[in-house]
Amino acid sequence: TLSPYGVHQKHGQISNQRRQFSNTYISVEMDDATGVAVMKMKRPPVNSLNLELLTEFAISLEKLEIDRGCRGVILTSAIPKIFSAGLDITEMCGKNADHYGEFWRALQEMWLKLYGSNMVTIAAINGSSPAGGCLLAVSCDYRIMADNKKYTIGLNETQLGIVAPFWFKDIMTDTIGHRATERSLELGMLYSPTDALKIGLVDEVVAEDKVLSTASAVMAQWFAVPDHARQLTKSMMRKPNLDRLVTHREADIKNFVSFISRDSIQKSLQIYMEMLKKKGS
Ligand SMILES: CCCCC/C=C/C(=O)SCCNC(=O)CCNC(=O)[C@H](O)C(C)(C)COP(=O)(O)OP(=O)(O)OC[C@H]1O[C@@H](n2cnc3c(N)ncnc32)[C@H](O)[C@@H]1OP(=O)(O)O
Repeated sequence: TLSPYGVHQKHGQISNQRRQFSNTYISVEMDDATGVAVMKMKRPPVNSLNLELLTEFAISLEKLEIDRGCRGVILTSAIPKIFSAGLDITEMCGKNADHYGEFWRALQEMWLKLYGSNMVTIAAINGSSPAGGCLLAVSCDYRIMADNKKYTIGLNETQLGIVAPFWFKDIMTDTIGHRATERSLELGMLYSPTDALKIGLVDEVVAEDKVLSTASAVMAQWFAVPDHARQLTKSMMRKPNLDRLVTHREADIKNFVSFISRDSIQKSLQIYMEMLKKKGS
């Protein structure tokens, strides 16, 4: 079917209790018996967040938000060893201002829906999660990361010669505190799961094969609290950050477009992409 946003969706019924819908880059399995949806990113090789994925992400969340049977979402990756490589750098390189603006608006939209969700959101971080990947995780209510020292998480933007916007910084500060955020963002730090746990960037580190089952167990604990009380509390905690982006949304887009269009920034991103490609070859 074609959603109102023009994104193709396939719907399916796995059993009486499980429903599935799938787009190109997002698949969702909704369990009506538990009220939990598992939402998986599936954009090989590294789940980098391009315009289409961000749009599908926002639409999928919106669908779940209005689904009365859905109380919680587990966000994870269908790709082994990678949660998300963050924003697709090719969306920020060699394109025109209109494209940059559209891309940034889609990122904002996805974030407003995820961070502002009434549902319980749990990130099951089953692989590396730099930059925009970390943003996804930090926007959830709870984070569980796979215990593998090869995986890293953090806001490493400065390492690419770019700067995380105020709303990335705000939620990082709310999660790990001002001093740790200052150091972490200025240095563009990426943390192993153990170190991320030490600074409170993730809430739990568990064996790789236990990430999803732990997320389900944690979900059950959060479901034990009456929804209306939890939702009002979440809204009270998060409203200032949401309002700040809504108020400054157009200025934030303008700022991004003007920053990313600079020759020096384009050069930095190209060098970074070349470095990534060389490392892979
Ligand atoms: C004012 C602007 C602020 C904007 C805020 C920005 C937020 C962001 O999210 S910027 C993106 C930051 N992301 C990163 O720095 C991550 C870069 N990627 C990696 O570190 C690694 O790829 C990895 C740890 C995520 C996975 O490593 P590995 O499994 O070894 O895979 P490869 O490095 O070989 O990558 C495979 C393939 O994917 C391409 N690629 C990786 N990340 C990105 C990306 N973010 N965007 C676009 N493409 C990406 C990589 O170049 C390889 O391509 P090929 O060589 O063509 O196969």
